[in-house]
Amino acid sequence: MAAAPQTLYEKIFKSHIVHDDGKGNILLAIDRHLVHEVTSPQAFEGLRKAGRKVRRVDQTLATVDHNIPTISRKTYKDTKTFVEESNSRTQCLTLEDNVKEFGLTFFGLTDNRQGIVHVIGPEQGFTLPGATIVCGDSHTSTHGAFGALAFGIGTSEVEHVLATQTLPQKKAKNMRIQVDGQLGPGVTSKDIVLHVIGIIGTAGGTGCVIEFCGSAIRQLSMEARMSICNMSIEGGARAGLIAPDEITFEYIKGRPLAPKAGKEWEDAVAYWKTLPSDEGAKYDVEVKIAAEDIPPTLTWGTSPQDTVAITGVVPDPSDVQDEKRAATIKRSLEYMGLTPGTPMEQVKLDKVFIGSCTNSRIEDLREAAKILYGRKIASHIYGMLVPGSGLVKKQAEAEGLDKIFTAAGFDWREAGCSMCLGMNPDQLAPGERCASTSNRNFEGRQGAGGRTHLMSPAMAAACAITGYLTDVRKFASGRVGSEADKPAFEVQVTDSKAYLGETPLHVPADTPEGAQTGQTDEDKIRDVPASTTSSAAASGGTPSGSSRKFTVLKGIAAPIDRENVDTDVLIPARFLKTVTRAGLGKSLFYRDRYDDSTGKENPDFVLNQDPWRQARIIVSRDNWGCGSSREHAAWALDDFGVSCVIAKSFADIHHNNLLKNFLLPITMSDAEQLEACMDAAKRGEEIEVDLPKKTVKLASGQSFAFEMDEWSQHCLVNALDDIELTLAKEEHIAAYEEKRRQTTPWLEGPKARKLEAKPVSKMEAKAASGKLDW
Ligand SMILES: CC(C)[C@H](C(=O)O)[C@@H](O)C(=O)O
Ligand code: SF4
Repeated sequence: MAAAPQTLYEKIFKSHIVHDDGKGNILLAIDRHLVHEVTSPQAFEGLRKAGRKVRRVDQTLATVDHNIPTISRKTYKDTKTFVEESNSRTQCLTLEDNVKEFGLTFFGLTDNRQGIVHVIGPEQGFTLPGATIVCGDSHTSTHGAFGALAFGIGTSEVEHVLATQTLPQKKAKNMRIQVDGQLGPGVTSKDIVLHVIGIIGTAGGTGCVIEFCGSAIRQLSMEARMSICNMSIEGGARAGLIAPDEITFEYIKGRPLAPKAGKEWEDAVAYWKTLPSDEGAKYDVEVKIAAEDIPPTLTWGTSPQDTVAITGVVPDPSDVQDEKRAATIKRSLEYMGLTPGTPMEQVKLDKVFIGSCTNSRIEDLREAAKILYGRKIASHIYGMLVPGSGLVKKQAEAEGLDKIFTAAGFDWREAGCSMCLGMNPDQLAPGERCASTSNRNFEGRQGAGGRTHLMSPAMAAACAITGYLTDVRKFASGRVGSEADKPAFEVQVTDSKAYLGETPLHVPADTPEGAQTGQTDEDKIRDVPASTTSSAAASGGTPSGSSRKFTVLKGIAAPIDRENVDTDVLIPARFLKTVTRAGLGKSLFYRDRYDDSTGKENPDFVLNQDPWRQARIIVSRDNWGCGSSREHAAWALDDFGVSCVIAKSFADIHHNNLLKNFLLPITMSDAEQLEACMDAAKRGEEIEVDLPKKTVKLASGQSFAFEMDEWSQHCLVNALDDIELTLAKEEHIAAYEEKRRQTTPWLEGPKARKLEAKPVSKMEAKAASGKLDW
């Protein structure tokens, strides 16, 4: 019998199964792990405490991106003096120490290859089709543009991958979004993805991996495809995927970590060509969109699904039937300082930010440069242009783009996450309004009280010129008002590979013994502790052990009567600058609980009122915990005293993070039951949750059954440490690794493949010679 047709996702998933217990609990092999300073300190600390090593140093790549200032590095001496803010500095220094201790490849601040994790992976050829790629970062979905299964994880999972190079997973559903036809003028891949999220909503992809296909997608460059997959997380999906094709292969060829020219390359391409979904493969959800229907699109509100055509107006909540939705719109408009009915093009801006892992690659910069060429930005606008990596910067400068930006009045910065999230010095002031090429417009995302409109780089450039939200089509032809005679600008396009240096990644000289690749010899395999018993110490700081056993919980439930409570709201980015898990309870719902300028409590917020100050349970609505992968949100709930969240639905990564911390997420999809819980919470009553019986009991005597898979229930009830459980499967992991060495050898890291290492920049040469402190 012929094998059933498979989707691209199914093929990658299946080929990475290390162990399957037959009940849907899969141990999945991870080929690539990207690490950054914010979500890794606690993971390394866990390894250290448990005396564990990084299993596959060669498949791990670290950099600093979120916390670092993007000012000139000309005077950089060391991280200690360069990063002024003390908590950010500690995180950056902690990563520098950790990469040294564990022997990881690291692109630090003196390295041209440093940049946003999701820019540098593809740039180096670290990201490859058919691979599984993870990072403690929700936008890992970006790498799906290569036909890789790439998804964000929390810090506990980062620790798990570092220790085992695997992750326990359940299979996701298949969703297909097909975009056919020709894009109109001024419409880019960013407009496609904003339009898609506007249609499916931020919970539309929950539980799914989205495959983007159709003629409009096939025509896109790799950069454009990355912008789409990047934002699939904003559509709630676990990952986004685009089938690899000639455009993909051409992009990868010759990059430092790409398969070597010759047989390895040919074998890899032959394998990659088997990956696209088979004819007749089944999808659980399908969406079809005509490219012609996509206008230049931007957001008006505080959720990425709040999209509107640039020719549209600010929506009016009174036009909306659904009361809850109307209330959400009203709240967003208040936050955004917008009046219903106002034409979008009449909204005045203060700042323009072009950058972030969505749109900071060379093509994005070229698109912005085409609009900005020979023009000046409005006098009231501050414009910030932040390349995604040192190599993107170098290429942009070689192409003369930096001159166009600075002549127009933009600030040309160094690589980093910058104003995408309020974590480093680049932030909006309260009330400031920004046209931004980033991916999240949550409340306070770019700085407390800041207002964000998401859009494409070309539209952001047009906005900078007029100082208002602006239809890019007015500029796309190079003609606008009295500027009709402006010469059109032709970018002198260069090949990005010319900037990579001739050599592959350097690997640290003194890799700790035994932490390196190729653990084929039996002694090493036996060295790994294979006990299945759980102990708090063994988890190295992961909150496990008998004290965390979750059985019956009775306590006050607090109503958070909103949908889409994102993790930026649960804990703003500035509180993520910590290297421990402790003490985050005071930052939970910070902006709701306190007046940011005075630090005074807001008496109107439910968690500041009695009896809800003592809440042990939270009741909320759809899509709880969407957005960022920050496990800090789970730690903050835990530290505040909340052990259970009852919601209509959960975002995938946060759901996992709750479980890893022995907090119970209860999905209550039945509208009446959820309403009864919400009402009980509003009355300040206690709710009883019985996990072994899987029931929720209200003071009224009503009792509801909830669903939870057996394995998660078992782990919570017994407070199991899953790293230890996985290490017990060492034989399976080793066998998988051996198979991979035979079948897809290009997935081994540079050292294992004996790729030689040389520095690519002067600064790096200095670093390699030991003159810098890393
Ligand atoms: C810091 C990190 C956990 C976070 C994420 O997961 O996305 C960040 O990159 C963000 O964009 O909010
Ligand atoms: S979304 Fe922003 S903060 Fe998160 S990785 Fe991308 S650039 Fe960095």
